[in-house]
Amino acid sequence: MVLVNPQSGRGQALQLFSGQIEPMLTEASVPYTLVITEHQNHARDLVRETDLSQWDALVILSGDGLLFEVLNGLLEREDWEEAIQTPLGILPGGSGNALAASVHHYTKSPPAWGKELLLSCGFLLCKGLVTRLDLVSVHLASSQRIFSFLSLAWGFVADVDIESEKYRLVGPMRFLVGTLMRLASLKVYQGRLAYLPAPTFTPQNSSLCSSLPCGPNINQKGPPDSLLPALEQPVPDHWTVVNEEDFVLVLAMFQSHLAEDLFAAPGAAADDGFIHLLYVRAGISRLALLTLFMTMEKGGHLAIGCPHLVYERVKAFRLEPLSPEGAITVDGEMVEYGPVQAQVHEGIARLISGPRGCGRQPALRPLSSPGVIILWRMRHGPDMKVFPPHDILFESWM
Ligand SMILES: Nc1ncnc2c1ncn2[C@@H]1O[C@H](COP(=O)(O)OP(=O)(O)OP(=O)(O)O)[C@@H](O)[C@H]1O
Repeated sequence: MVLVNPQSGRGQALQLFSGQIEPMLTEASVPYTLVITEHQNHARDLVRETDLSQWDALVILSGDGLLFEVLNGLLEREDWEEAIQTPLGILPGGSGNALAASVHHYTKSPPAWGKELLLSCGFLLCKGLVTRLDLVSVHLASSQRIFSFLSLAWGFVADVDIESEKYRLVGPMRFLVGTLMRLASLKVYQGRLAYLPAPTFTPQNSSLCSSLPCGPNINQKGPPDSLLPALEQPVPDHWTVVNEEDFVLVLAMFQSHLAEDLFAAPGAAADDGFIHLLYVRAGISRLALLTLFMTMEKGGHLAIGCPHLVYERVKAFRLEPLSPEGAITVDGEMVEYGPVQAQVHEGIARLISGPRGCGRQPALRPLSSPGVIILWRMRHGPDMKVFPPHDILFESWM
């Protein structure tokens, strides 16, 4: 099932599908059913009710927001454990396209933007190799729990994301415009941040967590959160509590890219089982913050020795904003403002992706016949240089 949001990005998703993707699917003899989403939550309601046995994969041509809906719809089902195993595909049609950029990056191909990124993701879709995908369960103050595959942001990044919505017609450039505008009125955000560092987590001390009065969602659909206490209780003693309470931004990344040209977590992989937590302490100059974002385009921001930037790999975290007003975004969508906490669930979903991740070797599973790729190579031989890693691995797989 290919779900296309005609309003996404510059409003050209349907043209992208018929102009670029449809011919690829037809040529690769991949049968599909096209669903054009008509309103918010259309996709969420659809995947909650549909008979999933009739679909090999659910593919989203939109921004990351539509995939967020689909994931959460799957995890709201009675049969969520089986439903979340449905392979998910992403084709970039929004202005951010973070997951598409991440998937492309995991193949170790040179960076691609715009139409080239779409073609790369379309190509991966035709191959149909599936890898595991981490999901992060996010608890909001109202006891609601949502699932995220991409990011949670508070402060500068969340504000830029929300404020730059009005510039979506300029495509990915909207983040640059938004960043420059927000830099002009740079703010400090008060809050408390605590996290469970990844290296301290072992099977032995995980039992410490499960002895906590945790799992407020234990009877809900979706996996239980054994690392999290109830949001109104203090964090466990073995968590790290950040001393500072003045921040410019807090950004939790679950994939490598925050947008096509924001390579925010260079070490991340689709199924590494980590939350890549970045925060910037108050006191950073405008120039230093601008430099951070400029170097983020190539993932160099962690190497420039910025004293205000902290990066940790964690399993869980809690953020309690103290500023009375502000924005928190999850996968680029604004959520309820207030205390939030989250934990990662390693590899519980499945993603149509490239053959080689940056981290551990993913479990590969072909969905389509090898003949499809032979046809592709015969017809598109000269173009294949754009995708060498895919090609080499596929040959070894065959
Ligand atoms: N036909 C539609 N009309 C209006 N909204 C829709 C429609 N179909 C889906 N939506 C909603 O649009 C929202 C945004 O979609 P999505 O994030 O995928 O695209 P986008 O906002 O253009 O991407 P980006 O954030 O990268 O710019 C989703 O919450 C989705 O529910």
